[in-house]
Amino acid sequence: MVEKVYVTYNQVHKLCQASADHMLNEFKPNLMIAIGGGGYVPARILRSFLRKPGSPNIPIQAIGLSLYEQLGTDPQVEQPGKKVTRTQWLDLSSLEMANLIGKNVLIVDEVDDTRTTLEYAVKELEKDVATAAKQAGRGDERATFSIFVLHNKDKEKKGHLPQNMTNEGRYLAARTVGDVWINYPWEATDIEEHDKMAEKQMT
Ligand SMILES: O=P(O)(O)OC[C@H]1O[C@H](OP(=O)(O)OP(=O)(O)O)[C@H](O)[C@@H]1O
Ligand SMILES: Nc1nc2[nH]cnc2c(=O)[nH]1
Repeated sequence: MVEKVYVTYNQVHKLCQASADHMLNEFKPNLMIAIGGGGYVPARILRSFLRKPGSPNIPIQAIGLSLYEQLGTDPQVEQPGKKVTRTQWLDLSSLEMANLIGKNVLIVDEVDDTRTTLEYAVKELEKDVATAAKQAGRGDERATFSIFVLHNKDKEKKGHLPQNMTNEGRYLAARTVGDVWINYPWEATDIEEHDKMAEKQMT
């Protein structure tokens, strides 16, 4: 059976806090795109740490991508499905996509497992921003994407990120872990029990 790791809200908060300076200094994000559902809470926590005094909050846009489903017998541990499903996307026609042109865009998700979801998000967003730039008569202008995840699993990846993104260090994982299954607090139906399990793992 796969090892399960329980992560608490406090730990998530602190992982975001500890990573924020690096992102402010290196990624200089103008806006965030949270990959839902797991990216929503980290993105919201990050927004407070990325806020510069006297400046407005960085906007958070949301996209919904789903790959995993509960296929096995353990209700907590999901298996990757065959393909990424879009449950929510930015609107090309309503200028949501055009809003990314020329910006530093920070993509936020909670976990990088097989990397399928992140590869899909980056590829599709880059494609759509290029289309939006063409439509807006802004030629070769693009967005500069960077990535933040709470946890990266150190394993062979199915998905790949653009080479310039990795070469330029535009990828940050707060923690690198083995091939374990991580239980995040927002998935818990009994948060007291969840926190007890996390506590037990810390001792
Ligand atoms: O690196 P990968 O193997 O692609 O896995 C990572 C993705 O899997 C999870 O999403 P899931 O499909 O469970 O959707 P959800 O966030 O809506 O639960 C997680 O939120 C990541 O987006
Ligand atoms: N909650 C959760 N979702 C995932 N999606 C892919 N890997 C994971 C994981 O370890 N935990």
